Amino acid sequence: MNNFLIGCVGKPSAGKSSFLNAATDANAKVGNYPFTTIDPNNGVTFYQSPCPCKKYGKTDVCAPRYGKCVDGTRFIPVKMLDVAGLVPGASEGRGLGNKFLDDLRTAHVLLHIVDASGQTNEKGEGYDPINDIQWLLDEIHSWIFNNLWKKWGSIVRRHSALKAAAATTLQLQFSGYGSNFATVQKALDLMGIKEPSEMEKWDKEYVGKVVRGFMDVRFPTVIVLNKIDQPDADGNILRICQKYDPNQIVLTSALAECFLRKMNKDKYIRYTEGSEFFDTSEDQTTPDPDHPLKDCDEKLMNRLEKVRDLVLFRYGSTGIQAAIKKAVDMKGLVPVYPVRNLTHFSSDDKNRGSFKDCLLVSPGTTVREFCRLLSPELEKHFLYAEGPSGQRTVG
Ligand SMILES: Nc1nc2c(ncn2[C@@H]2O[C@H](COP(=O)(O)OP(=O)(O)OP(=O)(O)O)[C@@H](O)[C@H]2O)c(=O)[nH]1
Repeated sequence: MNNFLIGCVGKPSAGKSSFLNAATDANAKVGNYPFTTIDPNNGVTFYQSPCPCKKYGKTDVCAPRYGKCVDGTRFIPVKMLDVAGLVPGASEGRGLGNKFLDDLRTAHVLLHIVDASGQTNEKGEGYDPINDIQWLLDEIHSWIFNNLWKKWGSIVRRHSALKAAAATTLQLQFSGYGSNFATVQKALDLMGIKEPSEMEKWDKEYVGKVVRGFMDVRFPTVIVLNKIDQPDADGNILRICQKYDPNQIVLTSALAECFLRKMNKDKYIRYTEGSEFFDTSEDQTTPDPDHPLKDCDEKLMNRLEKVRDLVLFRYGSTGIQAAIKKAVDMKGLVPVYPVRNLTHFSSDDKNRGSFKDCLLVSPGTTVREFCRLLSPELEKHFLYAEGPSGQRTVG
């Protein structure tokens, strides 16, 4: 799923720009991505997954064409979109209204950045962040529902005349939101709506519920509770976790991640994105010749200690990588590594480097479909695929 896109939304000042800075690798080499075009409001982030090079003893010769492999952890490039303009009334065209909604429909999964500290709202006052989550849902719901309800009479007349299935009728209406027939069918199945659906009898409230069911499937959302380093965040996090599914929630400090990345780049620390630890020159028993560290002065050391105590020690990481991981996992995408042979695990005929390519694919993709994705020619030659626990599938 090379066009997989994570959309990042959030109220002004929630920390969306900081999150995007923390998640996207502005320093990566140009051309280090499989994507031909990157729009100005797109960035590239990396989904971390265990690389098979470790299992097959090929860590030394692992040579990703895109992204990187660090000690057997693969960093797989994924596109991220800044969905700007979330303000109250976006669904009625306020703020960047239409632009916001247009961008939204291209995303496959959303990261909703919430200021968990509740420090400031758009008027610069403290506020309760628990309301933000419902508010985003309401904005998206109003947009879809209002468009649907104003045409409901004619939609139902046509539906009855054609004796169509509910999924067919609704897909015609929902295709503009980037959905396909399978998405609509899945939403109806989850709601227990069977054929004949008796759409003629659906009232306004029920149509609203169907829209909500559709949203759950079409716009899976990770709730990113940001600013966890702030003392006011704790109580809000607890209440939000009690109200919403904790599996949907990730705790982050975008500021801490930006800081650690900068310190790593400036060679004051050794830090790998997503890690629970970093090393200063004092922590290193044997200096790393590839990443020689400068000494930190007292002020810098204090700032680093604060991040260690308030974020890494308490929460296990800054949470940025965990948020990306949850977004990819929510869609059930699986990394697949195509190779030409099982001795070198290379993907060119000269056996240069192992595990060069990696693609994230949708669940249910067959071996044959995957080969077709790579090249129509390959479809004739493939032998089998091996799953994460070693099970083999003959295509
Ligand atoms: N303490 C703390 N502050 C943060 C964090 N993330 C962002 N901030 C601060 O929150 C403020 C707003 O952050 P931005 O990243 O500009 O927020 P935004 O959502 O992009 O805001 P707009 O540009 O107005 O849309 C800035 O002062 C950031 O430094 C965090 O994790 N912890």
